[in-house]
Amino acid sequence: MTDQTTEAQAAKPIPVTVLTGYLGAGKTTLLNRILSESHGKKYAVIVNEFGEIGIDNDLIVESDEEIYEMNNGCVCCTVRGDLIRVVEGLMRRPGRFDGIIVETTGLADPVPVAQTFFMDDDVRAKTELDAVVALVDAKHLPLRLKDSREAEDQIAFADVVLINKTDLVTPEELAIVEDVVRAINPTARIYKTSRSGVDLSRVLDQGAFNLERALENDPHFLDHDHEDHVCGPDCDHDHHHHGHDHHHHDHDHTCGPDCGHDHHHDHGHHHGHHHGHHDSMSPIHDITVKSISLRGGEMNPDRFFPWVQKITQTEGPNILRLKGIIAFAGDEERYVVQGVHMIVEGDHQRPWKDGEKRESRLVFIGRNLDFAKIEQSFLACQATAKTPA
Ligand SMILES: Nc1nc2c(ncn2[C@@H]2O[C@H](COP(=O)(O)OP(=O)(O)OP(=O)(O)O)[C@@H](O)[C@H]2O)c(=O)[nH]1
Repeated sequence: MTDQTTEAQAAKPIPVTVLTGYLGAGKTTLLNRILSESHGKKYAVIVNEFGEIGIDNDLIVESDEEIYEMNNGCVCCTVRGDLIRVVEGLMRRPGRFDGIIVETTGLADPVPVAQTFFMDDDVRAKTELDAVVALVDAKHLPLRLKDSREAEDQIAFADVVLINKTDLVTPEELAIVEDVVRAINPTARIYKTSRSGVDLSRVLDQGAFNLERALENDPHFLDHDHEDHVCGPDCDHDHHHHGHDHHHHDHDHTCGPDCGHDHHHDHGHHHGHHHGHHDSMSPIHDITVKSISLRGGEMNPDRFFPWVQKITQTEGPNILRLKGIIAFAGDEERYVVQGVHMIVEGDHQRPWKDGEKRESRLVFIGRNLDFAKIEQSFLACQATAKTPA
């Protein structure tokens, strides 16, 4: 703060909105609204995603906004490394942004992301955590609360909760979901939405983040010993590698054997102390969630659609999320396919650009999936494949 060159910026810290919510809840849909609606403001967007081949970035609407992608499945590394660096880079260009929006991976605990804005002195001086906004998938919340603690934690930590996908549930189911959300977080502002359709004045510039409450939930919220979770110098986690030359990666291979970091979703290390009602179990949980990134050439739609239907019907319960950009042979437009469990949807997105490689990319995130089989049957949908699976 005393640094004279930064005084002007320090006077008006840049608000930061953190978007959280489980896989497929509607974060990108909300982000696209923020980037598309005319509010006269300019936002810098930071996206952290779990799948490695950069699908999320492709699903964000094209806009003038600057988008920073952080492709790694390991939020702690991101938080202590990339995020601070990206934010510091943004801060060096004052006046260009009215706000920063951070979209976290659906598996992330928002706590370490929020902490970042308090730990690094420089970042702390120039930014202000405005609100943590959690998206909830009304249809799948009951399931999520059974199988993943992240979903609950994301709600607990939020200042604003959007109960989204109201179109997929009955009014009775919705009322139950709302009660559950209220029980997990008695103070959050709650809105019910379809397609993340909320008046943006309810989401942005809220001045809602409450440090007191964060400390109540987690008395260690501001402790610098969280820094222990930084990946060590021996961590072979490649923070910038997009994995383009590999067909698939299991995400529990992110950090090397010498990495002091207990991954893989070690955002779990906060759970022991941030909600009293959690048992103090192993910091590692949800290790069963893995992702596969598939790449192929142009697809035959007569093979691809029945395949994706079949796989989501048979494997639906295990598929937390699927998303991809598909190149269909003879089709001038990119096709986006997205799914959560058994619900799949798809649409043309935009024409392929000149020189853009017409390839198909698909990410599955789930449990107990037979990745070899999925990959093989996916490749069999290619227009050039000899025998369909
Ligand atoms: N039926 C229905 N579908 C929705 C709604 N909101 C979003 N979707 C769809 O749900 C899927 C996931 O939405 P996204 O906005 O990509 O979700 P996300 O939280 O960004 O997903 P991840 O980045 O994978 O965690 C997409 O196919 C959306 O079109 C809604 O209110 N109703």
